[in-house]
Amino acid sequence: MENNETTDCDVLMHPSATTWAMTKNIPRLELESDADITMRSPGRLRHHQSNITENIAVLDKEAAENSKFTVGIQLEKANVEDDSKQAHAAKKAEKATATVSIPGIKSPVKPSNRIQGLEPTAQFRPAGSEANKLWNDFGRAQATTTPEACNEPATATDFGPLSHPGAFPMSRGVKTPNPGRSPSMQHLIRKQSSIISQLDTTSTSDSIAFGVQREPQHGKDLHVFSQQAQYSTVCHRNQAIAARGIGTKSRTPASSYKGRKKTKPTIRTAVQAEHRQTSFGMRSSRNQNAYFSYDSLAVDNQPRPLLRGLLNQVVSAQTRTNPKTTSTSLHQESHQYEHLFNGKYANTWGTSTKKTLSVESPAFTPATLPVPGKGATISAQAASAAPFTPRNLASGTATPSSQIEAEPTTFNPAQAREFTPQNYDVSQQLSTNGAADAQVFDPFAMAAVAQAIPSTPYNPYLEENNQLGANGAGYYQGQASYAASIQPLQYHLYAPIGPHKEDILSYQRHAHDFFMPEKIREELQKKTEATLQVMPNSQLPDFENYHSLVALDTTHHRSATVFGYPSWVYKAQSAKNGNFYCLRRLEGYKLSNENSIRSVKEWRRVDSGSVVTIHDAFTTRAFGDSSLIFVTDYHPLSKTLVEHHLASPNRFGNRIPTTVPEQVLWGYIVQIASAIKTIHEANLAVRCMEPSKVLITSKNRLRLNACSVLDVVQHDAQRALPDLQQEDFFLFGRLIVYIGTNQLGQHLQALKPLVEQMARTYTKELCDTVNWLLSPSVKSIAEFYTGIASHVVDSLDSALHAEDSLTSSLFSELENGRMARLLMKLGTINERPEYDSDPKWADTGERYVLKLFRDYVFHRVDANGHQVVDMGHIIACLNKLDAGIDEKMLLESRDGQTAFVVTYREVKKQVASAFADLLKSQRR
Ligand SMILES: Nc1ncnc2c1ncn2[C@@H]1O[C@H](COP(=O)(O)OP(=O)(O)OP(=O)(O)O)[C@@H](O)[C@H]1O
Repeated sequence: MENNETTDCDVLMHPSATTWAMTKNIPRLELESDADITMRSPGRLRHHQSNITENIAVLDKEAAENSKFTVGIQLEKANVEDDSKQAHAAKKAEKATATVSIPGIKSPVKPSNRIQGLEPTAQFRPAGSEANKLWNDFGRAQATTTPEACNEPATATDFGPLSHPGAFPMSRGVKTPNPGRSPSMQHLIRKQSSIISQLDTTSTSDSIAFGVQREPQHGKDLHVFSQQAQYSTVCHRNQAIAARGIGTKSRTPASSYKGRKKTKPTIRTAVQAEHRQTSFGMRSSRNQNAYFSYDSLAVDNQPRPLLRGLLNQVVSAQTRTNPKTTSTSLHQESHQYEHLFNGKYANTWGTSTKKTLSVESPAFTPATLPVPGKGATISAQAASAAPFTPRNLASGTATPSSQIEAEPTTFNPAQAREFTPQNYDVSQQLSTNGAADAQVFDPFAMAAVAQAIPSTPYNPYLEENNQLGANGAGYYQGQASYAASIQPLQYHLYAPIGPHKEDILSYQRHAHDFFMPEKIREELQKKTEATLQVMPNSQLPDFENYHSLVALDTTHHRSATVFGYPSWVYKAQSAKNGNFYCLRRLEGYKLSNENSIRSVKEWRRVDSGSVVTIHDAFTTRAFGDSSLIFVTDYHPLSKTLVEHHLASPNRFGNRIPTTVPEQVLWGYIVQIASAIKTIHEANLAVRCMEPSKVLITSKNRLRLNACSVLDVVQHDAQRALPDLQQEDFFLFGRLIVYIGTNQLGQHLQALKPLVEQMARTYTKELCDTVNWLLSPSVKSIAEFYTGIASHVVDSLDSALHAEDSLTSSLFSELENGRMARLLMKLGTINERPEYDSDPKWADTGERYVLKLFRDYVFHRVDANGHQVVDMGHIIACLNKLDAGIDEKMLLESRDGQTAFVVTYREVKKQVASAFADLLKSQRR
């Protein structure tokens, strides 16, 4: 015993397989003979992975002679996607742990890298440990298989995809026994060890894998059949082994093996003796065929290849010591190890793996690195392999196995190994879809400012990633390398969120999926147009900071009924900030008290979605009189309630009373109540709630207008605020009556018949609400809200729906924004007549590719030379370009003389570079 500590290793690999291992990214660990080894296999862990390509044990005779043996396993972790699955798989693996002690094998000479994400699969034990004692007991144990092992259901996905193309599919309809679970399978495996040992000692091929040799003629597989058992094993060039049993009938005639190597009869003998009607291995879920790989040749929960490899090594080591041993005697000798599979462990593995673990045994840690002299059999690649460094250990000591086994069943995410994608550049760790994984992008994070500027993680959403990324490499010539994301943004970044009204197939898209709804577009465009509208020969003056006045009044009717002064409304633009405002002018108002106009200040603080915001009030003589001007928000194309509900004329100019739906009316009520609540809470009163002073700014969207006007013009009246607030309720009730009945009445008496009229159209609840508002009792807005609570909730719900659909529309515009940016860039580059006194700039170098790309996207022609106008193609191309995906396209010049095959990624790089050149020359 050389060491008393326990170490972990995942893989034991012979040097002769190093090259293979390196290509497969398999860590290596070499062992010397004469050491005790206790091995733990990941067991069923690999069954939970979908892409296990190899699982192989390699045995080399030469290595055995040099007192070394190797066993290799590759377990690809990359497909265990998320932590929970990893943890789940690791937990299963723990359960599947088996312990085997093999005498005569030394401690590892050079530990190497662990497979990331896997639990330790091997632990080294001192000679004479409890494991050895168990080992010796095996011979006396009987072969049994536990019910659990047999009954555990196996699904098709238990076995990964076909490990190699050379594996034979099992004929359809042949039932495949659950590999490693049935007693017959255990039996097979027991005997398989014999085959292996014999092959190992008789074959001289380098491609021996578990003693099965590559077929020389076909350079592919070696099919080994017994005449009776019809058993075949296959060793593919990648050394994965598949085997199948197809019952008593062989599909491959034995004659096809004429002239094969001498190893065949030996195998045949072994197989003939032991294996009948047995099949095992890997099952394909897709075509019902069964594929068998050697790695599944195991009892359930067993360290299959490792165990077999070690077992064979022991056998071959013994063969070495007695060169005269015949294959038959080897076969017999091998049986002494069969108790490994059918003895005590076989029993306990099926029931409780914990029992069999020799965790209490003292363990050793490999203390020495491989002696250079001993590395004669180690290839250069193996020798230069990175040393094994346990990832989770703070100290340099190896992980004691007991630590891992102590809590095998509890789920502890912290124990789950970090998944590191093997093929990625670790300097750019990205998770799916480009989101930063290990380092979350946070532009405000200043943690590392004290140190040297850290390399900025790639932010896929940043337009100019090179500029500050990579320590400002973008600023220095020669370092501005294009840092595209390893996992590019998905070109189909259209991820429209609901609400979706129609059920269409996933690949189907409406044109309006890519753009905002026509209705909204039209409305917004009209509003923009209205906002920008000017009157060419306007006589309206410019005053204060306002200019470009446009009258908004629809009639020339001078009405002083509401405010006591004729009022005019204009749209104007501010010279201060360029914004548009609405100016309400009270004609002929003479300011007698400065304080009156100050009350507007308080109105500025009123912030409600249902009140037109007031900004300022002042007097002016610009109109040739003394006018009072109120500056409020401008809501283009808004209408007053009178214009909307009470004055809608038919085509003959006659007004047709239209009944406002009750739901709409409730919506108005809730909005006005909300405005009143805000105003009353600001210690103000609405005072003016005429239908002509309530604006509808968009569909069913109300805003109280001209609220502050009466506070100014009737300032001298000095009415108490509570009175005014109580009056607001009456005005509110009256407003509802006007809208509900489509009539305007001026007096309280005139209201009564209107309310009765309402009762014929609307529900009692609405009429009661109106009556309550009109009643003389003292009210509060909170009380009112309590009464209409259910309608408030309804109103909120419809507001949320409206918001959802607007947000959804916004999404499509977001994507259009991406394309617009790209088009702008392409537009500045393509066909540019000159750049830096170089008239050919746009047609040379990388710009030429962009020119061809432009033709590819926009100027397509069909086979007959007719133009093809395909918006979908344009959108797809631009989005792919924006994402910089690896898809290739063929760009051809117009004369057909030049053709490029480029990826979108390259074109994106060229766009970025050409545009950067443009900006650079502009700065100069
Ligand atoms: N803040 C505003 N933003 C946009 N348009 C407004 C704004 N305020 C009023 N208007 C519009 O100006 C026009 C005139 O409004 P006003 O309040 O004078 O109504 P009116 O029907 O003329 O009432 P009155 O007969 O009492 O003058 C209306 O069409 C109204 O839609």
